[in-house]
Amino acid sequence: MKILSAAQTREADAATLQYEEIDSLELMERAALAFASWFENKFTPQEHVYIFCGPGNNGGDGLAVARILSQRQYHVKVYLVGDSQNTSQDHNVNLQRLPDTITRQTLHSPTDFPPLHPATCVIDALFGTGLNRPVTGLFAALIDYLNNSGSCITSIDMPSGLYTDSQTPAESAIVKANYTVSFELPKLAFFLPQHEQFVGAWHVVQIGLSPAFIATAPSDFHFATTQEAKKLVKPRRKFSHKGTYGHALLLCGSYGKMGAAVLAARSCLRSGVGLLTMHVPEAGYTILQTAVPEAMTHTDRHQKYLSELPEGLEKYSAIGLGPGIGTDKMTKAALAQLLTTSTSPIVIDADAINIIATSDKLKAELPKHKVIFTPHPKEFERLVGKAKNDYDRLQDMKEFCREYSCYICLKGANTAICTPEGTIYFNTTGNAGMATGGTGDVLTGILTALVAQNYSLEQACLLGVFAHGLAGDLASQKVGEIGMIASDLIDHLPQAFIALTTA
Ligand SMILES: NC(=O)C1=CN([C@@H]2O[C@H](COP(=O)(O)OP(=O)(O)OC[C@H]3O[C@@H](n4cnc5c(N)ncnc54)[C@H](OP(=O)(O)O)[C@@H]3O)[C@@H](O)[C@H]2O)[C@@H](O)CC1
Ligand SMILES: Nc1ncnc2c1ncn2[C@@H]1O[C@H](COP(=O)(O)OP(=O)(O)O)[C@@H](O)[C@H]1O
Ligand SMILES: [K+]
Repeated sequence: MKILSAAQTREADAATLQYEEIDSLELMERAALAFASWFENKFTPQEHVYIFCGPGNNGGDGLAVARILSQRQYHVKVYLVGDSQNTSQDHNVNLQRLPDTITRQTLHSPTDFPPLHPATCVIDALFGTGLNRPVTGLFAALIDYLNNSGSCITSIDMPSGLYTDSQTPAESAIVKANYTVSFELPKLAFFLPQHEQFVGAWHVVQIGLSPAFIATAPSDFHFATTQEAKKLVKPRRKFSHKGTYGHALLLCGSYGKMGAAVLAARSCLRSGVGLLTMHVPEAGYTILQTAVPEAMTHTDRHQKYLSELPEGLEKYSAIGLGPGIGTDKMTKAALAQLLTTSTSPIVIDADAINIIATSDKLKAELPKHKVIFTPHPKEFERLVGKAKNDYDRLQDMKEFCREYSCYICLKGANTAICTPEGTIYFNTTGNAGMATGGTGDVLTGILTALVAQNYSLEQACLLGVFAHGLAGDLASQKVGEIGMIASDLIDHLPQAFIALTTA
C-alpha cells in the first residue's frame, strides 16, 4: 500500500468529500468514531480521559472524540490551547456540539496546566498533518509537561510536533506518545527508527478515504500488507520436479562461523528451492553434511576461508554469499571474480557487503539489475555512507540503488526495500525477538531460494522479507521474543509460507 504525504492526505480528504458528496464535518465524525472505537478496545470507562485540543482539525477530532467518549461513559475533560480566534471551522462546530456536562478549560499559560497522574489517560489532539512549523512557546511547554507526566498518551493521527514526511526541526517540541492512532494510512514518519520514542505503537483506523485517489496518487513510499505478499506467492505445480524450482548456490562460512552457513542453508531449503549447493571452506564439510543433509556440499581448497569459486557457476539460478565469510584477502579476490564472471542474480550479505564497501572498483563491477544487498544499518553505513538522519539515509539509499541499478534491503524493525527506480517499500512483519545473531543469515537463505525459483529480484525482496518477519512473528507466539533464536525462524518458515498460501 502507498504511503501518502501530508499534502496528498489533504487532497485525498478533498477528493473523498467530493466523491461521496459529504461535508468535512461528516468525515471528521467518521474519524472521531473510528478513533473512539479503537480507544474503547484499549481503555475501560473507569479511566479519566484528558483531551488536549489544538486550533485546527486535529483539535476538532479531539472535541468530537470527547463528545463520543463521554456518551460512552468515560470521564472526559477537555483542554483547549492557544488563541481561540484562529480555530478551524470544524473545530468550532465540534466545540459547540460539546455537551455542557463536559468540563472544558482554555490553557493560557503553564500555570493553567492540570495536574496529571500516571493513571490519567491523555489524548493528544494538538496538531496532526496540518503542522506547518516547529512547535514552540506555550504548546512546547505543554508538550514537555505531558511528556514528563508519566500519563499514558494516545495521539490522534500524529504525535503533535512531529512532521509527517520530512525531518522535524530540532527546535520543535514533540509528544512522546505511547500509542498513535492514525487515519486511513500510516505516515512515513512512523517507519523511521529515529521516531520510535515519539510514535510508540501505531495503529491505523479506516475512515473511507477515496480508494480511487489513493490508487492514482504518485508515491515513492509503500508499506507491505499481507494481501500484497500473498499475491506474490507462486503456487507449486502438480507436475513440477526439483528442477522446476531452481538450483541455488550459497557461499558462506569460515572457521568459527560455519553456523552462518548452516542457518542460510536450512532457510534456503525451507523456502522452496529445488536444489541447493553449499560452497564452504574445507573445515565446514562435516558440519554441513551432518547439519544439512539435504544440501550438496562443495569444499574450498582452503581450510578456513573461502578462496575460490566452484566450477560451473552458470548452472546456478541464484547465488547468495556473505554470511560468516570474513574479509580475508583471498575471499575478497574470489568475490571480485564472482562479480565479473557470474551471470546469475546475486544476494550479497554481511562480510561480502563489507568487502565491496571498501572498494570503488568492486562497486563499479556490480552487474546491473542482478544484485540484492541485505545490509544491517552498520553495513549500510559502510556501503553507502553515514547520513545525518533517517530521511537522508532513505535518500542516499535511493541514489545508491539508482547509480548501481541494484536492490537494497536495509534491515531493521521495518526493513526498507529500495529498487533501482528509487521506490521504497517498508516491511511490516517481524519483532524485536529477531534482534539476535543469525537472523540475517536466515534472510539471505530465503532471498537466494526465491531468486533461484525465478521470482524477480523485487518480488523476492518483498516476499522474502515479509515471510522472514512473519516466521519471526509466528515463532514469538511459541517462544516469545526474549528466548527467540535464529533457528526458531527457520522452524516457522513452513508455517509462514502456509499462511501466505491460504486464503
Ligand atoms: N484526511 C484525513 O486524514 C482527515 C483528517 N482529519 C484531521 O485533520 C487533521 C489535520 O487538520 P488541519 O489541516 O486543520 O491541521 P492540524 O494538524 O490541526 O494543524 C493546523 C492548525 O495548527 C496550527 N499550527 C500548525 N503548526 C503550528 C505550530 N507549530 N504552532 C502553533 N500552531 C500551529 C495552524 O495554524 P496556522 O498555521 O493557521 O497559524 C492550524 O490552526 C488531521 O491530522 C486529522 O486529525 C479528520 O478530521 C478528517 C479526515
Ligand atoms: N527490532 C526488530 N524488529 C523486527 N525485526 C528485526 C528487529 N531487529 C532485527 N530484526 C531483523 O533481524 C535481522 C537481523 O539481521 P542481521 O543484523 O544481519 O543479523 P545477523 O548478522 O546476526 O544474521 C534482520 O532481518 C532484521 O530486519
Ligand atoms: K495529534
